[in-house]
Amino acid sequence: MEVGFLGLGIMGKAMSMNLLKNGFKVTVWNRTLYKCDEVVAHGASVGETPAEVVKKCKITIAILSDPAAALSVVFDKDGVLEQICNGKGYIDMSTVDPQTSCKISEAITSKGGHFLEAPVSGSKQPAETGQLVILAAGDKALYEEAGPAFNVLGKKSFFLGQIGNGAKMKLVVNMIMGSVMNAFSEGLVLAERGGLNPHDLLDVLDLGGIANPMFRGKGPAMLRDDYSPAFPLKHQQKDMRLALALGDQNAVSMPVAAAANEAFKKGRSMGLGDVDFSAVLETVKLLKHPS
Ligand SMILES: NC(=O)C1=CN([C@@H]2O[C@H](COP(=O)(O)OP(=O)(O)OC[C@H]3O[C@@H](n4cnc5c(N)ncnc54)[C@H](OP(=O)(O)O)[C@@H]3O)[C@@H](O)[C@H]2O)C=CC1
Ligand SMILES: O=CCCC(=O)O
Repeated sequence: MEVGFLGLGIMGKAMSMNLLKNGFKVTVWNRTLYKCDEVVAHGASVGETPAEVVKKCKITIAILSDPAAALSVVFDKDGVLEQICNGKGYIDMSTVDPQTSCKISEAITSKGGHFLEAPVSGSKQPAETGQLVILAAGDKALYEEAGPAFNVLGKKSFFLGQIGNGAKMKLVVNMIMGSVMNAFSEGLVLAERGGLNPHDLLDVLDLGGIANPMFRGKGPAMLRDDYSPAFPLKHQQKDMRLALALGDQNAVSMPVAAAANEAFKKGRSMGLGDVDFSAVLETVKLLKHPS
């Protein structure tokens, strides 16, 4: 199957390489062209514009930073809409809000194209190893047609029904994750300032009822101040903001998520937007130890 791929950031690069490794023909496009070099060295072709990729491929996948980027790649000059037509499918795997997804869906289907939203749970390493969790909604036929690609990209795919449900599920999951990361950061600082060895805390947590892969995977790196980006903090803050908007629309009070969002905003103001979201730990460290 020939697949188009738009957006070669942390996720898009890993996912397109994975498709190539598994025998798919892939045509890629990225706004900053040089980022295509490595996937081209592994056998991908390059399209000069999103429209050119869509023209060439029956199915095109995108994974872009945020709602503005997802909309721009579809609606702007040389965008997806210029070439989408009957028989072609477009799958947006970016994390966006349901409204953005609906807008894209309406535009694609009004041209006769098929649309699926399919945001993913899992980060850089699961993207590299095909262990993502795919949260799809929209066109069921396209979901089935994309099955072979989803089987390479993910360990499990969910079809969640109408457009917007994939976006909502993803935002709920990331809202929980961002809130937990804040509590974890406060715990690490509290343990250390309280005179405990924070490595002991990691061991204790890992043996109890709240053990999880995030504490296990990121905890040791956080204790070394290593925030090499897997999931950039600016994207986690975007997801908290979009999840809070969803809470607003549904009259759900979320004081914990609102506080976590403030901490991620603080992280951005400290210049930590491009490093891993675990760097929210630095916003807790900022609060001075009482003398
Ligand atoms: N990293 C992670 O762990 C995960 C991320 N996600 C979600 O996946 C999406 C991508 O994340 P990630 O790969 O980490 O992000 P990156 O910041 O690494 O990559 C963002 C991509 O979007 C492109 N882009 C940004 N703005 C525009 C624009 N205006 N027009 C066209 N292209 C644009 C960038 O192009 P350029 O290279 O030119 O800047 C790049 O290809 C986000 O929605 C994120 O929330 C979901 C699950 C996990
Ligand atoms: O959206 C990013 C999710 C990151 C993760 O699931 O570890």
